[in-house]
Amino acid sequence: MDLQECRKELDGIDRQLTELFERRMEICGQVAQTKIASGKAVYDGEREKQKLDAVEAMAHGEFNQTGVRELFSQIMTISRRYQYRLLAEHGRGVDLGFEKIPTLKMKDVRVVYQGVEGAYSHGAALQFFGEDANVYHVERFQDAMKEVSEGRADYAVLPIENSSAGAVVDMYDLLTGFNNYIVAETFLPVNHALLGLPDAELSDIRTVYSHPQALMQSSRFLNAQEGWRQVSCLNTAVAACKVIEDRDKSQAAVASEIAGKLYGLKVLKSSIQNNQGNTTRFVILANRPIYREGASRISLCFELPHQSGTLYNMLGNFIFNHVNMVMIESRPIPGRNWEYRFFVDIEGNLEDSAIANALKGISAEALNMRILGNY
Ligand SMILES: O=C(O)C(=O)C[C@]1(C(=O)O)C=C[C@@H](O)C=C1
Repeated sequence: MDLQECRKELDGIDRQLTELFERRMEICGQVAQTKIASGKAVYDGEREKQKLDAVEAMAHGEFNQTGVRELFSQIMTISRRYQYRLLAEHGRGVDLGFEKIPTLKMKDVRVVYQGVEGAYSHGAALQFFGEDANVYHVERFQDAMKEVSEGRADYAVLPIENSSAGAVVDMYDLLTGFNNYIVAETFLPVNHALLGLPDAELSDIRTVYSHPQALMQSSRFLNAQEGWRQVSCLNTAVAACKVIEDRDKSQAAVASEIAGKLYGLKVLKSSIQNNQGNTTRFVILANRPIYREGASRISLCFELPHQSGTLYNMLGNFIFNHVNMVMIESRPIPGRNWEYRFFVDIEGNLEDSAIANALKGISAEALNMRILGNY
């Protein structure tokens, strides 16, 4: 056979495959009807395993055996997607347990952040809730989560991702440890300033204090200054505090301008960070599953065993429902070696039927799916 003849033959086979695929889907529609009537779950892992073993046994040679396994695994994934859609049309969608609200309550609320006054989290809280917001701080991320879950604060403002350093991994572990929900996000540009005593000049400076991250992020400017000593501190605000307390004109701190204002320091040089676009994304957390009208991003997490194809299959729920995934992060599950918890952000609103479908699929097929928020 030459190429033309081969292609003609393939066209014929593909026509038959398509016809068979459509017939198969029709039967899957009937399966869905029986499941609507009986309440039985769409996903039947045992039946899928039997099916994959059976088709594999029918095929010849290792390559084809693996091939049909993969093919039928995909066919059944599509079958499930179709069935979820039919179930949703019959009012058997998932109750995601979220309440839609017109706007977030912003007045007379208590807001907690982690760190000290003048830290970037403080800046993020004021940026989102306004300069006069009733904010207070706690020492650790988990303390802030606790303040919200136990109702002492209405909201927590916590960093989740930095444009150059990536995910704040501790936050991901905490999101699953508490029943708090992401209700909004705010992006804060990380602008490090060089702060000195009110009567200091740039030429007086000999020693610079800051958090190691901030020193590193400002390395280009700092290393270009001859003879400057760089000293690490617990955080940027502690550095600012030290400069004001020591009353030594040769000392400076690298911190936010808001820390400068708070501690009465002068900005000797602003925006000294290497990366001018450096931004941190903060999430606003509340203890109720609420989402604003028009919310457009959903964060969720689920667990998967360490087996080939599990993540691929799970992400099929997004692909077949045309849902756009914008972030994925994985974290080991404590106490369960080589099993992972995935954190995924998708675009959409919990009211969209495609979203409901995708989430229904994931909740049925993965372990412990949780919607962390729609904002
Ligand atoms: O047999 C079923 O219960 C079906 O829903 C059909 C089917 C399939 O397409 O073969 C789809 C989903 C189940 O997980 C198992 C099998």
